[in-house]
Amino acid sequence: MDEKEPEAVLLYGEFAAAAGGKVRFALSLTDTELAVQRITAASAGRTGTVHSLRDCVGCRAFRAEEDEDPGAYFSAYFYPFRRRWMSSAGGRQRLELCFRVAAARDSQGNLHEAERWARAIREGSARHGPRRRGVTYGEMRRLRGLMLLVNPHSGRGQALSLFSNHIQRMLTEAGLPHTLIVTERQNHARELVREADLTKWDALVIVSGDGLLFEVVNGLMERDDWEEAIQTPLGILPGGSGNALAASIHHYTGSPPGSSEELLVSCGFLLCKGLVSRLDLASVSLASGHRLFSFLSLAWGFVADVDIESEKYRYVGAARFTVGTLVRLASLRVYQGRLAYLPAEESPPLDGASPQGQATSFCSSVFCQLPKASPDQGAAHTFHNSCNSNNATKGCRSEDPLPASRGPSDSLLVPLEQPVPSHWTVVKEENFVLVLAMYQSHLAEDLLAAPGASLEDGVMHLFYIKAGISRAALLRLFLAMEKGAHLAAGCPNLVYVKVRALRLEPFTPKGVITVDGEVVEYGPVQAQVHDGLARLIAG
Ligand SMILES: Nc1ncnc2c1ncn2[C@@H]1O[C@H](COP(=O)(O)OP(=O)(O)OP(=O)(O)O)[C@@H](O)[C@H]1O
Repeated sequence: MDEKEPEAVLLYGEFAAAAGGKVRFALSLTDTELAVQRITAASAGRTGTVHSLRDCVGCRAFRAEEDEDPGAYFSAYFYPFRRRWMSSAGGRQRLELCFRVAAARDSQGNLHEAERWARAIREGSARHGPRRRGVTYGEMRRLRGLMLLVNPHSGRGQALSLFSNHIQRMLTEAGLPHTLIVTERQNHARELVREADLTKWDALVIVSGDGLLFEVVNGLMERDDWEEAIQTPLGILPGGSGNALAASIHHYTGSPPGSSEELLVSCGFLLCKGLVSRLDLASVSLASGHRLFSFLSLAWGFVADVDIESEKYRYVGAARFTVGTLVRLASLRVYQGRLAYLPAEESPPLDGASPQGQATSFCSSVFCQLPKASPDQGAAHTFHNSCNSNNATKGCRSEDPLPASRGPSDSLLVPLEQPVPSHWTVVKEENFVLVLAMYQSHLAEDLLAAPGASLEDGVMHLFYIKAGISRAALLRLFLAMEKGAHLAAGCPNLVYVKVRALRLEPFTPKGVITVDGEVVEYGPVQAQVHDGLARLIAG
């Protein structure tokens, strides 16, 4: 019978518990675990616990508070996943293990030993993160600190208190210095990251909903040095009402969905572990010639209308989409337009040329290092931004146009005035209930719209629902979406296809199109995916 080889013990020591004086513990540190056994008189009956270094965010050593006490301490901070009682759901819960080192007579000797343990635990926890098989990670550098951007009005207006109640202490435990910037108005974050000296920051982290990240991504893409700037690791701590990207990265870790607070702690944990993945972006071109960059979704019809109409229910938090869905179902309507796409399996660059970008490393910036080029990085093209004076959007200030966005060339697209290339698929139906392109798994915290999506799969997951679906069938689809089961529901009106590019031409003169949940100029729109263009801190 094969038995697992016991791991080599790197450090062994016997220490008193910091709280509780006389109780002593034997600690064994291996490459992956910290085993803690209580030492009792009958040593045969020792009881112990084992803590995985995967769950550890940090460890620090410190002196005793009283000058005359020669003892020193080390505290290790774990966030293991705990299931709720009688449920598969749950979340990460904090566990601090603190031990007193007092073997030496002098305080310096004890502090030295405490530091040796703290360093070894820290190094072990840095080696073991929530990595998924088949994903290439970089590591966030920890030299300069994080820029944390908070939208105080996002969600139920509690982003700041959510941060201070659930995240601030965790960042300190992980030894991550940070600067908190509270946004004062829409596009404040966009302006800040456009002008920021990015060499001063290890990552840009938003504490908000997806809307603030949309600002940050587009601010980075408006810079002259966009190619390097967009490789700045981005982090997301959910404080909004939709929190679709946060829910997606939590889902990718394989953890079951939990409450909003549990999602926040999960994302805080991922941030502390600092593993950086590539993130697909889509460039979205509008009829005015404006172009913007999107990390999540493009929606028209039912979903876009619900997103915008449910703004008025944001005081109920994530439930606003359920309320909005029920309200819109009552006045279900048909949206007329033309949809065309380039299926994922058929995507030669239009000009036949290879991408013009040089073979850059995964992160050519100062932030992190990883192999492999990003295939779509071409020459910088100048486009207009998505604001114009006739078209105030949720994401733009119409009175003060933003600079043009730059970015890679859209090698799969032809100008909107021209017909789509002949190898594209043009959808026969022209009456829809919704059109939705997703690049990540979740549309909202509890809507697993694209179960097959991942951070960097290089495709857009296109869904459309043809007109003719009953209210009851549509409601059933949305209920099934909670568990990602809508595709298996056998609904003949629902079509799902993986695409690299798409074009949508609404026929009706008025309507709503959203990109990452933000309203954009209404009219013909097209998009193409750019594989792994951005970097995201995720497990
Ligand atoms: N200080 C601010 N005052 C007003 N609006 C802001 C401010 N900071 C950011 N915004 C804008 O508020 C909008 C909503 O922000 P965000 O998406 O972060 O929160 P949310 O809508 O609650 O979350 P979600 O998108 O997950 O539903 C975005 O368009 C963002 O640009």
